[in-house]
Amino acid sequence: MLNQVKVGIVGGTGYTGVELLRLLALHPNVTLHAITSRGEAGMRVADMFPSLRGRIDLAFTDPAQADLKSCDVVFFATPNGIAMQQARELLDAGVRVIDLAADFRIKDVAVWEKWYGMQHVCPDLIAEAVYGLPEVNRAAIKDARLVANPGCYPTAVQLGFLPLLEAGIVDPDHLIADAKSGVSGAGRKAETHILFAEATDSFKAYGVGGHRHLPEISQGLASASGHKVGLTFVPHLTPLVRGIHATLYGTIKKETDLQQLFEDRYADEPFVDVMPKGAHPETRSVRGANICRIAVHRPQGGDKVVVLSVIDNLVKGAAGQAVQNLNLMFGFEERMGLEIVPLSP
Ligand SMILES: NC(=O)C1=CN([C@@H]2O[C@H](COP(=O)(O)OP(=O)(O)OC[C@H]3O[C@@H](n4cnc5c(N)ncnc54)[C@H](OP(=O)(O)O)[C@@H]3O)[C@@H](O)[C@H]2O)C=CC1
Ligand SMILES: CC(=O)N[C@@H](CCC(=O)OP(=O)(O)O)C(=O)O
Repeated sequence: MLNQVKVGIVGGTGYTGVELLRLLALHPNVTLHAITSRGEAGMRVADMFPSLRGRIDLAFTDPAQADLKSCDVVFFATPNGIAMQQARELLDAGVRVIDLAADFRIKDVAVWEKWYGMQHVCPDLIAEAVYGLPEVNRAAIKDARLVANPGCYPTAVQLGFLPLLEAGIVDPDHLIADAKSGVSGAGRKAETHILFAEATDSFKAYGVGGHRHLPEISQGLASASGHKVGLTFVPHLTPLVRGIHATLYGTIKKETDLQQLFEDRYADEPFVDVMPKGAHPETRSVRGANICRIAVHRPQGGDKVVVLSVIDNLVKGAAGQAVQNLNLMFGFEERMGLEIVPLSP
C-alpha cells in the first residue's frame, strides 16, 4: 500500500479544480505533482488563487506538456468529453483516473451520447468504470482503476431516495425531485445567465423538459429499487454561490418508521447526516464540507414522504466526493483530508 500518492489535476483553474486544490493541500498522504490549465500555463497557482498562498508551490502546466503519466492518480476537473480522450493512455501507464465530469457515469452508451450530444470514444471503459458514490459502491471503488465521480444533483437526489427505494417503501413509478443549485454549479465560465446581475435577486427553474442528470439519477435509483423508476426532475438556479437543496417526494406503499429507516441506512456513513425528526436542513450547514444532511418528513401523516437533502455542490457534489474516492482507492482512512467543519454563516 502506498502511503504517499502523486496526484495530477487536469483543469486546475475551474471551480471543482480549485476546490480539489483546497482539499488536497491539507491531505497528509497526497503530493501534488501536476496541475493543468491551457489558458494559465506558466502562472503560479497561488498567484491566481491567493487563498492557496503558502499551501501550493506549483505552476499550471499546459495539459499537452504535463507529466501525468508519472502520477499515481489523475483527476479530470474538465468539461464533459475530455477525460474519455485521455483515460486509456493513463490507465495503460498504470495511472488511476477519477473523472469529475460525466464521461463514464452512464452505462448505456446510446443514452450517454443522446444526452451529451457527442460520440463516446471508449465505450469499453464505461463498462469498466465504477460509479463513485461510496454509500452504494464502496467495495468496488476500492479496487477501481477508473472512477466516474457522480454529478452534483445526482448525489443529493440519490442519497435522499436510496433508503426508501432499497427497502421498497415508495412507489418507484412516481418520484419527484425538485432541486435548487447555487451558481457555482454552472462552472467558472463567462455566460450571460450566470452574470451577477442576471442571477442575483431572482430564481428560476430550467431544464424542465429534460436535463442530462435525469438519466444518471434514474440509473442509480433503478439499481437501488431493482427495476425502472419514473422520475420527474426539475432543477432550479438559485442566487447562492454554493449549495444544492433537493426536495424529494414519494408515495408511500409500505408502512415503516421512516426516521428509523434513514438512521439505520446511514448509521455507518461518515458523510451522511440524518437529522432529527422534523428538521429542515439548510445549505449553509454544509458549506465547504463533504457532507450530505438529510431530513425525512411525512406531512400530516398522509401517504407522501418528503425528503430534504442538502450538499455543497463543489464538495460532496464534486471535489470532496472525489477525495473520498481517492481515499478508498488507495486504502486511506475515508475521512482523510475531509474533516472540515462547514462555514456557517
Ligand atoms: N461546478 C460544479 O458544481 C460541478 C461540476 N462538475 C463537473 O466537473 C467538471 C468541471 O466543472 P467546473 O470546475 O465547474 O468547470 P469549470 O468550467 O469551472 O472549469 C473547467 C476546467 O477545465 C479546463 N479545461 C477546459 N477545457 C479543457 C480541455 N479541452 N482540456 C483540458 N482542460 C480543459 C479549464 O481550464 P483551461 O481552459 O485553462 O484549460 C478549467 O480549469 C465538469 O465536467 C462539471 O460538469 C461536477 C459536479 C459539480
Ligand atoms: C447550476 C448549474 O448550471 N448546474 C449545472 C450542473 C452541472 C454539473 O455540475 O454537471 P455534472 O455534475 O454533470 O458534471 C447544470 O445544470 O448544467
